[in-house]
Amino acid sequence: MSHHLSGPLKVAVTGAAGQIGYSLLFRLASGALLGPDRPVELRLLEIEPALKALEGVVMELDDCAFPTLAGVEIGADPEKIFDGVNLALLVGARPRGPGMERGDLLEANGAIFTAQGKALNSVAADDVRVGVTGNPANTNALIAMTNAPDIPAERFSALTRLDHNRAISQLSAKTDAAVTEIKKMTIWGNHSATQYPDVFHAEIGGRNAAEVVDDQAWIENDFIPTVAKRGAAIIEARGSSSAASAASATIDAARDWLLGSAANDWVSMAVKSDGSYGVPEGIIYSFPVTTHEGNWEIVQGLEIDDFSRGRMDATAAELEDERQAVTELGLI
Ligand SMILES: NC(=O)C1=CN([C@@H]2O[C@H](COP(=O)(O)OP(=O)(O)OC[C@H]3O[C@@H](n4cnc5c(N)ncnc54)[C@H](O)[C@@H]3O)[C@@H](O)[C@H]2O)C=CC1
Ligand SMILES: O=C([O-])CC(=O)C(=O)O
Repeated sequence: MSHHLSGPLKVAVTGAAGQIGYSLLFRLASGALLGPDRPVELRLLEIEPALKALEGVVMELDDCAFPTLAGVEIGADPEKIFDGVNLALLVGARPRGPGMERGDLLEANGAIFTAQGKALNSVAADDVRVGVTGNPANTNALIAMTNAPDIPAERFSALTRLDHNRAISQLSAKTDAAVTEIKKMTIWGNHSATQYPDVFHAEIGGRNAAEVVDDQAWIENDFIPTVAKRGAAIIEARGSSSAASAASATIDAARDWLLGSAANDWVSMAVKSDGSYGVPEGIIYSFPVTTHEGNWEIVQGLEIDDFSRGRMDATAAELEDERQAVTELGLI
């Protein structure tokens, strides 16, 4: 990530006229990704019928007079919008409504990620990083990755940072610890109800989080389901899915990926499994990772007890089923 240090970072956002976009674009433009000294150029992709609304959003971006915003381009052709991009945030996809699981979106949204994977493959910058937020995020990332054979597989990730942030917030509320005191949180697996938010390796003020909590029933019956089903709870309360928090997590994930995770901490990112922790190879699975200048490494050597093993395997099995489904749909 060095050769563009001088010029603006070209950041593509898909689904830019959507709910997440309405929060994400203003954060990106205001320097939340790279700080006040690095300009960004926004490349905004939408479907044709949404371009007029997107023009309105761009008028508002103009009206903010952001010092860090070096330019904005909009359009409906991914080959034009992705041309030379260093970072692609793939947000555009249909959201779920009440009563749906994210996997129900596979067929509707899968096709988007074949076309966008192919377009990135042909026109993105050599150093491109691709973050997938649109659901079902892990398997959409698998589709985009598979359709972009010339881009190294480790340049693709799916967003589980929102789950990670939710887990920190829940743990903070339970223990009265500041969110800044909570480190080494892990989300394992799929961005779905089977995800496994793991407090057994987390720390609060340097102490083991599970020991600080000292309440296995709370961990099993409150913490894990609250984090795993938080998206559904937001849909129930708000009438539409989380948007500002999803945008915020998308920024957190991209920022840490490009600039590096903090010392003595790690982040959760869904990346291509290399078989670490017995996770089947090739699926896009959320692991604890450290990041450095646009690269990530899975944290190794964590001890996995039977409780964690069962949950890690269940979410892996769901991702294998999703991979099977998109294989049958001819998407990968
Ligand atoms: N991974 C995560 O943590 C989270 C993921 N999500 C997901 O993010 C996605 C977007 O959510 P919202 O912004 O709330 O939805 P939204 O419906 O408000 O916006 C989606 C936008 O994508 C656009 N779009 C559709 N097909 C496209 C294509 N082929 N190319 C470019 N743009 C396209 C639509 O025109 C629409 O403007 C959904 O799939 C949602 O489930 C939402 C919250 C958290
Ligand atoms: O729940 C949804 O459908 C939206 C989402 O991914 C989340 O809020 O985690």
